[in-house]
Amino acid sequence: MVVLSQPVALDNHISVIPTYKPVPVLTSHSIPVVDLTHPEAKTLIVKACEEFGFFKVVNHGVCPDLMTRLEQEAVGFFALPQSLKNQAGPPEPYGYGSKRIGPNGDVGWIEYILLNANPQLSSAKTSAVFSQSPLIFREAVEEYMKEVKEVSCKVLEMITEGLGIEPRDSLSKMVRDEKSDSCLRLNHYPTAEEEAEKMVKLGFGEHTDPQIISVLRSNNTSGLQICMKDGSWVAVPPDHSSFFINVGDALQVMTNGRFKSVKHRVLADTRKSRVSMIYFGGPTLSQKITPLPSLVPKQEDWLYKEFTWSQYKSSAYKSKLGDYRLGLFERQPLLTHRSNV
Ligand SMILES: C=C1C[C@]23C[C@@]1(O)CC[C@H]2[C@@]12CC[C@H](O)[C@@](C)(C(=O)O1)[C@H]2[C@@H]3C(=O)O
Ligand SMILES: O=C(O)CCC(=O)C(=O)O
Ligand SMILES: [Fe+2]
Repeated sequence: MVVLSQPVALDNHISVIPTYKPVPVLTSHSIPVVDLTHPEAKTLIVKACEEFGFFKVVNHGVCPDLMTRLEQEAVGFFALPQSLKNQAGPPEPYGYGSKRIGPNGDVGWIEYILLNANPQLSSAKTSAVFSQSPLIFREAVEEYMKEVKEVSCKVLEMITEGLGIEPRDSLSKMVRDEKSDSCLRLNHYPTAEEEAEKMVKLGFGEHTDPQIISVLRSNNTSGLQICMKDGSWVAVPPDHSSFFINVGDALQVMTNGRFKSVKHRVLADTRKSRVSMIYFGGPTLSQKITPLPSLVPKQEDWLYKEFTWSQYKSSAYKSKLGDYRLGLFERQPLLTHRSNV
């Protein structure tokens, strides 16, 4: 188990963090679990993406030591004095951030590191993240990203096979591209005192992930919740040896809405700090995002306008966390002509 040796105080530049009165959390739905080595895995993945936009994968082939090593390095970074951490921030969007999420006023009980998956795009800020243990931390990040990228591509190939789309690398090639705009986020949610009337602190407000696919791993601390189609929230039991996969906005578009980009959030735990690491598999900036032609051949059936990932990203960075970002890219349904009105 990896632990922070001392309690970490989040930098105090924002005095108020919204506390959050939880809605009743239903636990009756169980989160789908997919064994990646199971012969029916592709069918189960498609079903999970349609019903939840979210599932857990086991037998993923990633060495547990690699996950623990990166967690240890992240914990080491978050335990540094605030002044040293601040040298790696503020995030623009990469680097170290505390309490503020994104550029538009969202806050949460969280500190984090956001890294571009392409090491050639590293900046002075991202180098400052590694400054205390440059070789070990950087190597842990690179090895981890290589492995989780493979998991994301394996899952994307099972999705294309399950949907009967040719070629099977139609989606995975976007993430495998050396210019793919993927990133890694390391989140730390310190423990939060429960306030009056069972108010808990919001760690990461509700949102959908903009990319194609997200691969999430956390320590054994709870807090993550996903939103069901009926609007109810379900707590995801933590499991440090598995990955949780999210459908992102771009995959919702590419499947013409058949897969839903899952709304999720994190509430801070009152007893244990949570450390999560999420790989966001994205396409290249110039990639056109449209429903896959082999899935939806007739353009008049497309529910979304064509846009590039770069356009979507700029629009996402102008939005607040909880905004419905795809709204701007939806096509108006054609009005059917009614002659006898
Ligand atoms: C408020 C914001 C933070 C975010 C960019 C945005 O303007 C809206 C999307 C947010 C999100 C959610 C998923 C990932 O954590 C993230 C890195 C991303 O790609 O989109 C964050 C962005 C961020 O924290 O910079
Ligand atoms: O920390 C988590 O478990 C989820 C965080 C998240 O949704 C994100 O970083 O986009
Ligand atoms: Fe997310």
